[in-house]
Amino acid sequence: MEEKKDEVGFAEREEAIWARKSWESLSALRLRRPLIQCITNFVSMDFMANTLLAAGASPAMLHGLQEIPDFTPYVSGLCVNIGTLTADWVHSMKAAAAFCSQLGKPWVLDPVAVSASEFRMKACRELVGLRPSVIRGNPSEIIALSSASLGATKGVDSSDKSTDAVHAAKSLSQASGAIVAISGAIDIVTDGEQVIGIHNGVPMMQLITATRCAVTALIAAFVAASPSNIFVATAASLAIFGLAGELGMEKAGGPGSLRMHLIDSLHGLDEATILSRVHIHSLS
Ligand SMILES: Nc1ncnc2c1ncn2[C@@H]1O[C@H](COP(=O)(O)OP(=O)(O)O)[C@@H](O)[C@H]1O
Ligand SMILES: Cc1ncsc1CCOP(=O)(O)O
Ligand SMILES: [Mg+2]
Repeated sequence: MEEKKDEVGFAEREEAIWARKSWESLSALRLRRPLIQCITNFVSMDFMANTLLAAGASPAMLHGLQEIPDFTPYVSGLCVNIGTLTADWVHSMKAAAAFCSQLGKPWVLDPVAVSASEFRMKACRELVGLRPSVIRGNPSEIIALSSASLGATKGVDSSDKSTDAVHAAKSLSQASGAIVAISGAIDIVTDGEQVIGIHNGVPMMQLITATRCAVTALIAAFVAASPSNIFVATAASLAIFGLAGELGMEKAGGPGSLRMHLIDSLHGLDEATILSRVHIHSLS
């Protein structure tokens, strides 16, 4: 009985500490307004830029290879997303990622539909070699990238649950040195040892294209604002985006209006709401 009470007390304290860290991470982002370069797919550009602006960051969707040597040294973080990949974009992605790695700037990789083709898998494996700070994918993407195997694909959607990709995420993290995040009903973050679960978000978010892309850019912004704690910044950004989805859902009539209300809620998030509604727990 006493033991059960202790466990409940521990879980509540842990949740309160994570909620506090999430608020501090968002406050750091709002204060620093990091410039985030996004080399991303055509579907996501508008929603991603609006998500970054609503959170308090400054987005720049620059992907021309010729501009990277001039521009990338000035950014605070980079988001690389392979959603609509073609050969010329791979050169830009690799050049920008290499700059960031050399200059010690954080960058985040989104391996969208990595198992759809050999071309995507090869590009992703090469990008992983350029040492991303964080890799954020859906469960199927993380499983495929971790094992470097194509298998069956549902394109940009997942056919696996996040909890089934924990082992793959831990090995990918250990092999790459990156923090690995898996999105899904429970978002999961691991540094290869520690595993945490984030219980924020609503199922309707799956019906808005580019929500996952947007959350990866948000991770880049949170990490750029708090580069000394990438694990915490990654967890905080997933929780806060999920919470903005929950608040947006209270006003939305479907996916179209959720998209709008999610952005409004992200912009308006305050300390009291974050402290009472962020739900993060250890899974290991
Ligand atoms: N069943 C669910 N319950 C609560 N939140 C969910 C659920 N499904 C998805 N979400 C939210 O939507 C986001 C995107 O999830 P999902 O579309 O499943 O991602 P993916 O396609 O990358 O697996 C998650 O990060 C989470 O916040
Ligand atoms: C539909 C689609 N096709 C290529 S990229 C893309 C967007 C996928 O975005 P998300 O994984 O964030 O839903
Ligand atoms: Mg999905």
